[in-house]
Amino acid sequence: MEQTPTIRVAVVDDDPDIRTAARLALSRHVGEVVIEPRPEAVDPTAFDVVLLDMNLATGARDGRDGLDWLQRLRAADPTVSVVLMTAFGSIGLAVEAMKHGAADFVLKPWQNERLIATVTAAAALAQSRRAGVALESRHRALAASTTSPSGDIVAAAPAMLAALALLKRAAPSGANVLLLGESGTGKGVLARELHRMSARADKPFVTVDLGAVPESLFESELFGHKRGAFTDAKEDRPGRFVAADGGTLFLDEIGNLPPHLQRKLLTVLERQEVIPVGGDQAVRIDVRLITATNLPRLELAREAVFRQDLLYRVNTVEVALPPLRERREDIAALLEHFLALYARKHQQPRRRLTSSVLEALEAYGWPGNVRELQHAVERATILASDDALTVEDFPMLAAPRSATTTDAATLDSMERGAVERALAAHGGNISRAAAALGLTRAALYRRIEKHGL
Ligand SMILES: Nc1ncnc2c1ncn2[C@@H]1O[C@H](COP(=O)(O)OP(=O)(O)OP(=O)(O)O)[C@@H](O)[C@H]1O
Repeated sequence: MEQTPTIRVAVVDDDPDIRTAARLALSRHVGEVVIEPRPEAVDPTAFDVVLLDMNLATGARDGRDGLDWLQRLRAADPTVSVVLMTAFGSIGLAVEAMKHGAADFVLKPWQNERLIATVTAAAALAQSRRAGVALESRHRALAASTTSPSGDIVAAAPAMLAALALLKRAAPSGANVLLLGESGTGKGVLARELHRMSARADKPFVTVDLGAVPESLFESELFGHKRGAFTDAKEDRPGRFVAADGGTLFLDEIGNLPPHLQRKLLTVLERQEVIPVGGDQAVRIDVRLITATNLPRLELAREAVFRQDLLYRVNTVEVALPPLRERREDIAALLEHFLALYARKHQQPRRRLTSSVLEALEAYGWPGNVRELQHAVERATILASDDALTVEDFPMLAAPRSATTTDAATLDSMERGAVERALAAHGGNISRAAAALGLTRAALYRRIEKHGL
């Protein structure tokens, strides 16, 4: 066998013949073999493998001494591989040693080939553990370097600054956070920011868009499945809860979850364990949960729409992101941010906004919120013929510009009247009033809220 110079082994046995035999067997196959009669003389960080006698105390026969030293060595260096040797081997003792973290077990007298194979495999295990630890610490350093306040989140409006301040206070606590806001208001970016500011920042951040998970795959996606659980389950697959273990799980569009799946989710959150589809073993999980929905708050408060016991589980802290039209101070700041970003991305000159274009953009309603603004700026950066952008570079400004303030007020009051009449005609029944108006219930709730009805 070829020599592997990187492997370092300590042999600890009170019997000098055993020490010599082990050294003879191993020295041609590993880089370094050190023999020691006493375990206290061994520094586990200096070795990949410690080959340790189970019965070190004179006359000891029950292996307790070896188990005790196994634990002490592993406590001093959890990455070291300890292989136990015993002349009184029994399966029971072997199992116990493995439970206490032994990499493997050899019976005396050993066959040299077996001993060499066992020690080489144990060394590979130690080396891969050490590589893993090195990787994790690099990851930690990287995460630490990015935990300063994010430069990617723009906030100038008081409502947005207040939302960010609340998020910052909630971040270290590990409390479940519910983010509310229309589509495109920034719930996704804030969820990520919350994770970055939390004690779990160097652990996984896993997102699931519940609106995009077909009902039939919900359990397998979230809780995982065992091989053979259904036709396509070719192998075991951990679900998103397990993938996020130790970190943060962000469940987006939680308001879209049908009632029977809301119940399943609630059970998992209460028990803090998941049972993969086709499995019978529960897996314990430790995740910080962030949820988000674009359902209006009033809608969410209805048991028929959303289980209130689930709501109380997920909304320990509730953060509402106002629509962009209600935080106009953010518009100019966001425009600046995206003009710089897209000029860099598309290697275009940095476009400028004249004050009249800026005013028009600030007055616009932005139904698609920040996402719409972002796309509008990207498009303008790519297509504009001049550095100074004009109203024509923003097509959404062109269409409704004929609506004057008075027209808008008239439209608003017409809408309010229609909603009031429909509600009165249907005795306040939301579903029927919504159907009569040709709206979804969520859309009707938004209008009820908007008009303060
Ligand atoms: N305050 C902000 N600063 C910078 N970029 C933002 C901000 N808010 C949102 N964005 C950007 O706008 C886009 C939409 O944001 P995000 O996906 O977080 O919204 P959302 O509320 O989660 O939307 P949806 O409900 O549709 O999932 C993203 O590209 C995001 O980077």
